[in-house]
Amino acid sequence: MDQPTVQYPVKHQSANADPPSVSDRANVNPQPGDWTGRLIGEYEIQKLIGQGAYGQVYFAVHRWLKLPVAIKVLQHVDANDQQSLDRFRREAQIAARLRHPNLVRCTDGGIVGDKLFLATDFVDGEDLRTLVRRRGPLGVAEASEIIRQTSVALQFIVDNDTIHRDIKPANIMLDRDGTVRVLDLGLARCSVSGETLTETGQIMGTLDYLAPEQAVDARRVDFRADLYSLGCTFYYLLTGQAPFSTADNSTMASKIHAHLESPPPPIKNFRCDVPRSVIALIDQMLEKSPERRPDSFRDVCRTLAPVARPEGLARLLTESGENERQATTRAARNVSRWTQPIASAFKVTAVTLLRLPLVITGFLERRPPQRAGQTTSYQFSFRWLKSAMALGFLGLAIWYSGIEIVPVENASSPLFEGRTVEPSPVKHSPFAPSSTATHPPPLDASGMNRQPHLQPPPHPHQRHAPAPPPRPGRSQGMQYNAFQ
Ligand SMILES: Nc1ncnc2c1ncn2[C@@H]1O[C@H](COP(=O)(O)OP(=O)(O)OP(=O)(O)O)[C@@H](O)[C@H]1O
Repeated sequence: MDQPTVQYPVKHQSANADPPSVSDRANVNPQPGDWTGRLIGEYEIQKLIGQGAYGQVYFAVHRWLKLPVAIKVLQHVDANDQQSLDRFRREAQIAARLRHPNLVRCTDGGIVGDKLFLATDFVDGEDLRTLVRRRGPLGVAEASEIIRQTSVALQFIVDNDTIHRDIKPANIMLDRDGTVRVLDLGLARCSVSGETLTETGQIMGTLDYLAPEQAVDARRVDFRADLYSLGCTFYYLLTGQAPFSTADNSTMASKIHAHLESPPPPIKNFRCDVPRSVIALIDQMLEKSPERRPDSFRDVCRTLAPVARPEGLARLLTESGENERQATTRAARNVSRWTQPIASAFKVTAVTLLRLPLVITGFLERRPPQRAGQTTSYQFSFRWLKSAMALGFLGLAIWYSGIEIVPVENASSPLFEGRTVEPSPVKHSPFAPSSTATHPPPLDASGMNRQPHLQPPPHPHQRHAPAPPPRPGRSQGMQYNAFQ
């Protein structure tokens, strides 16, 4: 492991695995020292997919096993410095030991030239920073589910006497299954006390999510610092910005001061569809004093259980906010194409019908005057006719507006200027075929576990239908069971 790895150009005749598909959109600019096309250990480096404070992240493929991995080359950790090396080893060992479906597993590590590298499972998906930048703020149900799943992972970390210390949107990924995966476990401690965090620009991203006590002394924090960072992340998912990322907090000092002293701008300033329980939870997670934050990540899960909905998560990756908006506008336009002529015909008919009684009434009024108080049968019946036609016109107008206005109104909700339209929640029918992939089983009251999938009552025509297969990858080993 300590021997420098021999590097030579890689031929790309093989192992062109499908990913990175979603990550392609990140469009990361290659930096000097780009490893693309070279070999690190047994890994063929194919594409730069991320650039963080610690270094560069590449999509790579193990050249014998053809397994896709993410390789992170730690630019700022010197492999010749024994202290850094020891710390790196310790932290990599922790990251490799902890296995959980909501954590990105570290599978390998070593030295390349004078740099250290780590290999982790490649997550075919998108990190939350990229997701929100692309789509805009998320729906409450989806954001809550993301935070709930992250809390399950963080509770697992706590139960294993570890702290993450760098929870932020860029370190949480959503994969194509709708599973949330936490990145960079162990790296935070590796670098928080190191010189990398003093570099301006790089620290800013992290500072947005840094707990006040962590800003004061990073070595004396416990899991409640992660709770605070997760609160900031939740805030970001719902509003599109970190709590203290306004222009007045543009310097490091002002940002740290804001974390220490200022209340975050209320979420109500951004949107008014967030339930009070969620706002109260975020406020509690963002408490300045660790003692006033929730007691555990379990508490976060419990509070979010009634709000969190996993159904729409995977869709967040495939339906970009922009496309969704365009699709909605297109849908509105398509509806218009068909309904426009019909609507115009309705309008003409309605106007004619409305005017007709007036014309007839006018005609009747020109007839010989009646004695005072006397109503002709003509006038009486035409008054009724007029009311009936007005009502009919009103009905037509409502029907017409129901067809045409609804999609357009969704496309440009005044609530979120420039944000995306949330797909309406999936409606469950008790007789719908049970598919765990699209309808994950409901959460138990703790919000930590999914209940065993409840079978819906058999449909009269499906009485002997076979049971659905178990969801793949969900029961791999004892230690996962408590967190599924
Ligand atoms: N295992 C992985 N699978 C897929 N993409 C990954 C993986 N690890 C990292 N990435 C991508 O690379 C990006 C950069 O990751 P990285 O954690 O190095 O940087 P960062 O989080 O932006 O900054 P920092 O290094 O300060 O934490 C991530 O946000 C993610 O998009």
